[in-house]
Amino acid sequence: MLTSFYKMHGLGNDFVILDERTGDLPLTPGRIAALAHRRRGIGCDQLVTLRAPTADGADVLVRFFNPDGSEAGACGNASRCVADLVWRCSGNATPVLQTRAGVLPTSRTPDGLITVDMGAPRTHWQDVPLAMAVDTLHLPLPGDPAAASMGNPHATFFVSDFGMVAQGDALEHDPIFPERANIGFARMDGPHHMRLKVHERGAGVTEACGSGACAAVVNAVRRGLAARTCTVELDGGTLHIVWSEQTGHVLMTGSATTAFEGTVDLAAYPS
Ligand SMILES: N[C@@H](CCC[C@H](N)C(=O)O)C(=O)O
Repeated sequence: MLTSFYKMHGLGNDFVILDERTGDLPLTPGRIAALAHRRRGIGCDQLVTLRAPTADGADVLVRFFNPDGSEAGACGNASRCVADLVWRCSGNATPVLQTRAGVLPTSRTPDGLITVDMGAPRTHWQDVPLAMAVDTLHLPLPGDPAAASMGNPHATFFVSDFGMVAQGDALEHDPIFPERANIGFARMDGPHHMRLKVHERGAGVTEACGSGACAAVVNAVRRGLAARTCTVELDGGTLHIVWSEQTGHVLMTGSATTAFEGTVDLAAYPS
């Protein structure tokens, strides 16, 4: 049986989006990993599913899966893509996304960019989570990273160059992160401008990570390195991040692009 999918990306962070609103699909961690494979599958940084929402006020329930088959609580770039897709399919320019990280309002800017209210960051060690009670502003690791959760775990290293990126995989698996972590490497080029590279949990280095950009700005503000309004330049493009003093929420604005639509025979992939 053929299943339709959308292939989208946010700044080169790419997604296969499957719609389960008319019926469950036979997705397993193994089949997700096979579909995400760059040579043997469609290939993507995350596979995203859409379902009917269960939360009041939400328009769609969204789940995010890494190419290793693990599920993530948040994905900023895919959230913008889903908001764009809902708008194109239904005309709703302000869809509300239900995710494991919370119910996230979205909106469109006049120039076609999409803003997602990514909610409030969590900075208590148990919420990241970390394996022990430590100050999340200064983890006891070489390089002195800070940690925060945007619904998924992030650590940010403040660096002057990107030589440390090669350590991303080892850092993702450091025992201080019981659920592993996304690892960001941020170079501050002034209080309103950050250059960021991210090694994503379960995916490796990607061209961009939306939740990673939010967490990096939050950590930079907490360190006194950034203003609450900060442009983040990633390998794949630019995100605008605002950590609102009024609401405590992080607003992320950037593009969402459809690469193509297709059909796939899920049964042809190992389950
Ligand atoms: N690409 C994402 C983050 C995807 C999930 C992450 N790898 C995790 O496991 O938490 C983004 O744009 O935020």
